[in-house]
Amino acid sequence: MSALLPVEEAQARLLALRPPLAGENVAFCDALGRYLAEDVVALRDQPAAPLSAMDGYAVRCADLPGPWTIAGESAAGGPPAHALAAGEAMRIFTGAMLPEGADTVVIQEDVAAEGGRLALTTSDAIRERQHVRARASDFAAGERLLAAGTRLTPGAIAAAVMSGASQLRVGGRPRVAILTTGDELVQPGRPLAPGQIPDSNGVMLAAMLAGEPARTGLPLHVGDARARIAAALQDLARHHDVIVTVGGASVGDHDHVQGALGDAGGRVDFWKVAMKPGKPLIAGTLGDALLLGLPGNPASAFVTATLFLLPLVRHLAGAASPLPPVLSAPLAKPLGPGKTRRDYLRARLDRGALHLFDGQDSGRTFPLGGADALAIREIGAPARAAGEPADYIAIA
Ligand SMILES: Nc1nc2c(c(=O)[nH]1)N[C@H]1C(S)=C(S)[C@@H](COP(=O)(O)OP(=O)(O)OC[C@H]3O[C@@H](n4cnc5c(N)ncnc54)[C@H](O)[C@@H]3O)O[C@H]1N2
Ligand code: MOO
Repeated sequence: MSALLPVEEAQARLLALRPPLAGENVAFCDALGRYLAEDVVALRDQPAAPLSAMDGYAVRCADLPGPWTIAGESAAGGPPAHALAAGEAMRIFTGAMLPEGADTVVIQEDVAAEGGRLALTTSDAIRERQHVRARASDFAAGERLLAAGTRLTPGAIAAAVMSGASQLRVGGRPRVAILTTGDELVQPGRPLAPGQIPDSNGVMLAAMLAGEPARTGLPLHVGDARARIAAALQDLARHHDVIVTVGGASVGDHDHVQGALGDAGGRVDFWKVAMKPGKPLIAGTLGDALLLGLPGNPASAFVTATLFLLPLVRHLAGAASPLPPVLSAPLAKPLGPGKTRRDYLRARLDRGALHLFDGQDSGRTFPLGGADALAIREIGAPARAAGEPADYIAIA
């Protein structure tokens, strides 16, 4: 039996097989979930001039406590018509530019305006520069707002728009083919004959990839015939960056993915990882395409897709940190000692504590339906009591 690779080593080897795809320019509205291919550096100061943060009156602090003569108004959208002279207050609105000479905004709730005169009605202290957003107080031209490799969230897109950029340079979207294998599989929703099961993994993988910057085709299926699998791999390799197969990764007489990869002219880079579930994971190359062969058991396919497929897609799409972050939470119940493979245990977080599902058989799909975390138990880890912390990966 070939040696089992530690998870981190296998992840590093997989990502090292290909560099990220070439970048492209996209409009802001198409940038969600993409990874920046270059830093976003501010092209402008924000705000570009001192602005009011409230609706009220712009005054000179030196003129406090008033009263003032009301002199015009400043609304958002353009500069005020004139500067503020001593003893004057200018009506001003949120987001509007302060007139030259003004340094403080008094909110309208704290003043009374009558016949062109303005008087203070509050006894609260008015601070110099209150309710004023200073020039470049958000960011200054030349400042790096977002680093290359950052995932573009709605907030990151907002920051990029405000930077003054007109579009974004992002990493490419890998083309991913999903190929399920197995004579027992039937399209979801179709009637089942004895010995058949619905193909749940294909749809599950498509759903996992739906939130990623990838171009994923509909799941394809071939039976357990080695020649058919080899032909399908050869065909898919011509126009995909990643082929992910499910099933047929192990040692049985009907497990043909490795053999078919060789027949198709490809090469296995590694097979078998020290993890449970997911041991018989295959990684290899076929022409310009990468092949990731996931084990067929539903939990094994899910866990290996979380730890290998999604990071691979993110890496190709330009992610600086493609691996899922490891978090920590207390265990709700005691956990026995670790064994010879690292466990990824389907779990649910409830009020901050990790509840592990009782049935951890990798053939079960039921726990996948309720899991929002994969609790990690290291090889040889000592038994732990309830309340002790455990590492986990968030999966929902
Ligand atoms: N003698 C040994 N047998 C097995 C070993 C081993 O080391 N020695 N490893 C076991 C481990 S660990 C795993 S994991 C499985 C992986 O097997 P395969 O990748 O070859 O997967 P299959 O045999 O094709 O299927 C396993 C299981 O999953 C069901 N399946 C497959 N595809 C789908 C799908 N698309 N949707 C839903 N369910 C699917 C399939 O019907 C089987 O029940 O091997 C162990 N055996
Ligand atoms: O490694 Mo397998 O995925 O446990 O059942």
